Amino acid sequence: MSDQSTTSTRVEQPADDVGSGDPAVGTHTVDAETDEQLDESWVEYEFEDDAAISVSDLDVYYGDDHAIDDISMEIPEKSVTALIGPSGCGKSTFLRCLNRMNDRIDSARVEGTVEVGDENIYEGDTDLVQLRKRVGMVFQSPNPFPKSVRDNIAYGPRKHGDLNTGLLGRLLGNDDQQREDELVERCLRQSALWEEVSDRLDDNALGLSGGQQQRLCIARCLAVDPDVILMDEPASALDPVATAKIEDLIEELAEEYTVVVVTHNMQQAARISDQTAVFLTGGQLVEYDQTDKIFENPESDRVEDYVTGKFG
Ligand SMILES: Nc1ncnc2c1ncn2[C@@H]1O[C@H](COP(=O)(O)OP(=O)(O)OP(=O)(O)O)[C@@H](O)[C@H]1O
Repeated sequence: MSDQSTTSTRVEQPADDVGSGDPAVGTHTVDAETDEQLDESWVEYEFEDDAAISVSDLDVYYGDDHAIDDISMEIPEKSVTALIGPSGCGKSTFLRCLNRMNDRIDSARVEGTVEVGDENIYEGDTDLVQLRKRVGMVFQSPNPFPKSVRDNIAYGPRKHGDLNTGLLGRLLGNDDQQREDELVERCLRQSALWEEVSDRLDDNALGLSGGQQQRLCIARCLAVDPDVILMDEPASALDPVATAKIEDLIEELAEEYTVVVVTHNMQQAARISDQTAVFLTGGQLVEYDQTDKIFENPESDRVEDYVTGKFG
């Protein structure tokens, strides 16, 4: 975990102010067992670190189904934020809102504000290609391209016109080959894969093990120089050894990048994250605080029941 400076302050405020989205304040957490109590009290979670992402009054609907219910939260930069909660509570939906991947789902409708840096990404003129460069994503199942290890990493920078190598480079005289070599090595080192694949750069990525493929997907994500990396259960398809490598990697990445990770594995959230957001049924954010607090002394009885395995 990175060294985070945060303060939690218990406050009582009128219901109308819940999740009002003051970006300086962070989000609410609640200890409520009923909607009435939920409206009456919450914990402000203030970050001294700058927010990489500020979410205000976010709702998501799939047709008539309300999947995310009025969530406001700040995600501090260069740290690991874990999203946990039972199946179907909206974790992946929320994650996909952070780089507008829900746009790809016809029935999805998103309301509210998501600021990445200073930009509200739900305003009309957002360039989605640039956004997904800044906010990369790693999925549950490793999904490398059926291309060489090298091409997996160079693909994004080539596509964005940052590298003239490969076919285009050959036509132009291969000017950027050395830069590409350096990029490939840097990204593979950053994703703790270099030692294992440095002599296999031209082999098809589909020949790597599942854990290696997932680290390659992380390397591919790093190649376009993101600020934020979203991970949706990145280790759930992997064995314990590969999982441990991914966990170590996530903690290292948080020294340079903002990482938001959905996980079903509460021990994993406790091990790797700086702050944890607990979603419960109905797409509500029930509590959001420093990870130690969530696992050792949560405000909400429902969260305590969940993290101690009494339900979910
Ligand atoms: N593409 C979709 N179309 C319609 N409804 C969807 C879609 N994706 C998710 N939902 C619904 O939205 C709700 C939240 O789903 P989501 O996958 O975000 O939850 P989750 O907490 O990530 O679940 P899990 O842990 O099982 O992956 C669920 O009721 C789900 O059925």
